[in-house]
Amino acid sequence: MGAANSEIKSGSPLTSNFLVPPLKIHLSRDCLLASGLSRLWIAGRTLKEKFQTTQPFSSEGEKTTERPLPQYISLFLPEFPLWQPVGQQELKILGCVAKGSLGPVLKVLDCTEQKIFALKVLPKVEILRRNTLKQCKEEVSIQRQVKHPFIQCLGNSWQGQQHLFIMCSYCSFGDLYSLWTSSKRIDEDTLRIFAAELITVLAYLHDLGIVHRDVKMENILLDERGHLKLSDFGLAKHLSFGERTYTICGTLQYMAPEVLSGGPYSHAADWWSLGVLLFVLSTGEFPVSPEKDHMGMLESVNQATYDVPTCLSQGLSHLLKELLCKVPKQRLRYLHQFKSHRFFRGIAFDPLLLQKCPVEFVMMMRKAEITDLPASDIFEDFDCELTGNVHFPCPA
Ligand SMILES: Nc1ncnc2c1ncn2[C@@H]1O[C@H](COP(=O)(O)OP(=O)(O)OP(=O)(O)O)[C@@H](O)[C@H]1O
Repeated sequence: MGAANSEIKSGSPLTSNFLVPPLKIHLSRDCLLASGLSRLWIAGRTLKEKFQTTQPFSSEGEKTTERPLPQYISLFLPEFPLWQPVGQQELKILGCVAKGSLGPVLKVLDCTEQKIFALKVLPKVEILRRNTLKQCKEEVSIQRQVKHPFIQCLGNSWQGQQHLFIMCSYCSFGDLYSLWTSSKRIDEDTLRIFAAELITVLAYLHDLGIVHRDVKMENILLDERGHLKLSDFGLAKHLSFGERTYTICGTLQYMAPEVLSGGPYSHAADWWSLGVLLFVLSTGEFPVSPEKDHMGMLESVNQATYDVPTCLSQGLSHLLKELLCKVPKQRLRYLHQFKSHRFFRGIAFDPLLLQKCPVEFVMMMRKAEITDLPASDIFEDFDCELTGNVHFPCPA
């Protein structure tokens, strides 16, 4: 779940894990009990925001007699149901995966299904403060629309009084960023599979009229077989073919020159970001150093020559140059262009066949167990008041 529509993101996520004693959230239709979370939240700081109740009004401004909903909740309906749609369910918090930009990503066990999930917990007050409500709804609407083997699909999502909860399958191998930090360079055979997987995903999204706008290592998760899952549709937008958009958003070092300059830009911007990502994975370095704002970044990008180290194969070197082409219309951007590209000779751009390719490199690198973040880092600024009916057990 991402940043504001106009927000520029930079920096890296915290990707280490930790283990805390299992904590439980009990979810039922009528109330949500957060016994374990509350212990942590009480130990930490509690947000002071109180609900304001408002009278719902008709389009003519007349008051209705319906029971008022707390303002926060009415703002988030109907995209987020008030309880988990599957009914009675118990989630056990196993750890914390990362500090997202808005709130933590938790690792939880669904005790009914005996399955592990990732749960994003987003404070509504932050969403409103950053003016990202519209973008949040767009994210959930897009994630409900997409279904692809290399996309991190949305599970259940629901809301409490102060938080949104978004659940999805847990990717035990973490993200590409953590793989990159531990290996720095990725061999060309592995890179070929990764690139083909991401190309099938981007082509799929663009065909659906969706531009992702935040393709970067941190937003690409690895499943237990070493294949990729594109995640974080926090900046994604519905954009039909031929349409243009203008919002300056994304993560500075991955942003195409036409995005940095304030548009107009279109789906080609995602292919530039893919070029940056493949450059980093294959050379170990970003093509251009980070700058403090988009103007500085634009200047650097305009001056950069994007020279590719001679140690890379010619096929890869051409691919990078053709993706990092500053003129969007001349940039590689159609699936058929990739299919006939020499770097991809022998590769089938079929998600099901790609999924069968072994990714030895990832399996080797990810053998070492990822460790979770310390609970205190995550819960310090967090409350557990999921609904008005939360039961707070006395801390031992
Ligand atoms: N399903 C998942 N399985 C495992 N790890 C996950 C999952 N979802 C997210 N993460 C981890 O949490 C990090 C942050 O998640 P995500 O990018 O979705 O949140 P965010 O709030 O949008 O963060 P940011 O804005 O910093 O990108 C990811 O980089 C990844 O390391």
